This record gives sequence, C-alpha cells and structure tokens, in this order.
Amino acid sequence: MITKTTTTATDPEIAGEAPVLLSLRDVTKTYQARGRDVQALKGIDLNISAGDFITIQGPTGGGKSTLLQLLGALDSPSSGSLWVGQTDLAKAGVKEATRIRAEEIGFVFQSFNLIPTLTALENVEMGLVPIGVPAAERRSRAEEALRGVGLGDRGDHRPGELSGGQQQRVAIARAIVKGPRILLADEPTGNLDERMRDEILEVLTGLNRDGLTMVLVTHDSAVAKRASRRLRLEAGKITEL
Ligand SMILES: Nc1ncnc2c1ncn2[C@@H]1O[C@H](COP(=O)(O)OP(=O)(O)OP(=O)(O)O)[C@@H](O)[C@H]1O
Repeated sequence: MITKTTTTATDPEIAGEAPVLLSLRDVTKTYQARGRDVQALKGIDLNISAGDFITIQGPTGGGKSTLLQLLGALDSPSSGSLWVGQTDLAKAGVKEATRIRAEEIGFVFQSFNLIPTLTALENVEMGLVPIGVPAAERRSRAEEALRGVGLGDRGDHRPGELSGGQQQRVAIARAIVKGPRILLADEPTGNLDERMRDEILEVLTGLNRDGLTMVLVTHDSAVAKRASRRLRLEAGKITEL
C-alpha cells in the first residue's frame, strides 16, 4: 500500500503537513471488450499530496493511461474509492465529475492537442471557456499564462508556426490558466527531441516549485529523475520506486 506523503524540498509553504489532494483506496478498473474482462487496475492504494511531483512508469499495457484517466475524472473506477477533497469520484454523478474535471484538473497530452486555426493566445483562452470566465478576463489571464511558460512574445503565432517544444508549452499554459489543483500529463515529452524535452522539463519543474501538484506518465527516465516520487505500474499493480 502506498500512503507516503512527500513534499518538494523547494516549497517551504507545503513542507511537513502537505494536504492529501487525491486518495485512492483499493481502486480497480475492468474493461469489457469482445466478451472478455480486461482487468487494467487491480487494487490501487495511493495518496497524492499537495506539491507532489509524481512520475508513473511501467511496461505497455500496465495500466498507466487508465490510472491517469481515473485521476482526471475522465472515467470512474469499477470498484474502490477515489477521493478528490470531499467527493468520492467512484460514486459521484456525471455533473460533479465534470465540475471537478473542469475546475480542478489540468491535462497535457503527448500530441499537444492544440487547435491549428487558433493562435497560441486563443488556444490558451480555450482553457477558460469550460469554467465560464468572461471574454475580457480570458485574454489577460491567457497572456499571463503564456508569459509564465516563456512565450509572452508568441501569442499571435499559430501552432504550425511554433516548434514542438513551444507547442507543448502552449498546451501547458492552456492546462494551467484556470489554476488547477493538479496537472496530469500523459507522455508530455514523448514527441520531443532531447533539447525540447529539457525545455518542457524546466517549465514543469518550475510549476511544481511554485506549488503545482503533478502526475506524469513517462517512458523517459530523464523525466522520472526530476520527480519527488517515482511509481511503477505493471499488470495493474503499483509500486513505489
Ligand atoms: N477502452 C478499453 N477497452 C478495453 N480494454 C482497454 C481499454 N483501455 C485500455 N484497455 C486495456 O487495459 C490495459 C491497460 O491499458 P492502458 O492503456 O492503461 O496501459 P498503459 O500502461 O497506458 O499502456 P501504454 O504504455 O501502451 O500506453 C491493457 O490491457 C489495455 O489493452
């Protein structure tokens, strides 16, 4: 069972008594596919505390993406409980899960998922639409988020006019502009060369230093080296490295 509470040494505000943001107890996930049950997660116990920088590694098919989807309220467990604050996502209705996903969780994907016809600034503004931020405020908050990832001068560029690393920085700005409690990323450096990977790692490390809790799925040990906690997920079971 993993109940370790770890804080980043660099964030004095959360040193010691970091609150638990997400708590999983005996979580399972079984998919039904072609008349067969596929047990993707087999009893996960895990606490994620404020300030954690967690990486999840493991072989293909081990359950990493499934776990990330549950953490992000994109799917619900088959059994067990998954607490986000006072809400058990295993029992919450669609409305509450949607609210938590919109307000509290930021997502970053391997393939950036930017809208090609929108500028970088407009893409970041999209991160505020689901929570109903008025247009005037969206613009200034998006500008600030872009500056935060070092792209303050690229707001009018479209994704096709940016490098892969820059596009991923726009995607990170879009994920954090709403001020989520936790950032989830599935292979955020998977499509990038080493230099761009390091660029993204600097951004992510800086955000964590500023207090953002992060869970990253990665195959890259250079990424995992930056983590405060390294987890391995294999055949639906989790271990702490
Ligand atoms: N929608 C689904 N329907 C049926 N089975 C699924 C579904 N999604 C995932 N699985 C199965 O669940 C198991 C875990 O898959 P998951 O995608 O979580 O693994 P992963 O560790 O993220 O793999 P990878 O590193 O290849 O992305 C695998 O056996 C997979 O085939």
